Amino acid sequence: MTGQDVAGLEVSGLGFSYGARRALNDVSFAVTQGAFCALLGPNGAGKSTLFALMTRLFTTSEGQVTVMGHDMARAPRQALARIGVVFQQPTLDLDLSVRRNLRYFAALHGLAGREAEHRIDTALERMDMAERADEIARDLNGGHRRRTEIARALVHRPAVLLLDEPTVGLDAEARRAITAHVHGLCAEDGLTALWATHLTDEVWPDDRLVILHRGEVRADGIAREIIGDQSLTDRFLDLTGAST
Ligand SMILES: Nc1ncnc2c1ncn2[C@@H]1O[C@H](COP(=O)(O)OP(=O)(O)OP(=O)(O)O)[C@@H](O)[C@H]1O
Repeated sequence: MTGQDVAGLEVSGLGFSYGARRALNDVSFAVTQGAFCALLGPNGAGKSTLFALMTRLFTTSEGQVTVMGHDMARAPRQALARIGVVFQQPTLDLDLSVRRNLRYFAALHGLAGREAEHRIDTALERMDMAERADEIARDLNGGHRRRTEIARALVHRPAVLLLDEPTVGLDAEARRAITAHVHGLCAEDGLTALWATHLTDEVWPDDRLVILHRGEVRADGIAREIIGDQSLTDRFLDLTGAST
């Protein structure tokens, strides 16, 4: 495969156990470049474990993670350089301004000076956060803190953005705005996004959807096709026995 044929993100035959507890079993899916893929699963489905493997926090001998054609096990530097990650737990330094949070992250990626400032401005603009660049993170509301974290994850210009339940703790309007922003990054900038959630209302009908339950993929396709004439909540309930 070459160019656009290379998946943004590909997971194949992935397995992981915590001692005797099987957390992931033969998980495979591939996300086309520029697609927004929702990874929907109830608590305990294995989403966080999958994220840990995709970001190399954990490693496994079972299966493979590939980012833009780069194998996470064999070429971790190339693979990791192409992902941006927004973790479930907030990770901003609350005492620093928005800009300084991003500047610090840019420095970790070897970016400094005008190039770093240019990229920071671009990322903040992309998330509609430019006018808040000099505000202290502690003074931001939850939605703006999350947007700052997403902007920070874009500074090194990743091709793939991984978001682990990024709307936890946010009100409905902030959730809607952030979900829309990330859809925009995919549609307009060609970013590939994997958005883990247990909330069915964050999935749009045209999204790619992977449903994970008890460590296994239970459905994989375009959301509207998986849903059929049911609501996604009912379909999800059928597939997982979990309510949302
Ligand atoms: N450190 C650990 N030790 C033992 N078992 C674990 C550990 N972390 C997770 N598990 C188990 O592995 C399975 C998958 O957990 P994981 O946290 O990946 O799911 P999740 O979909 O992210 O859930 P949540 O939304 O609650 O974070 C669960 O059965 C969980 O109890």
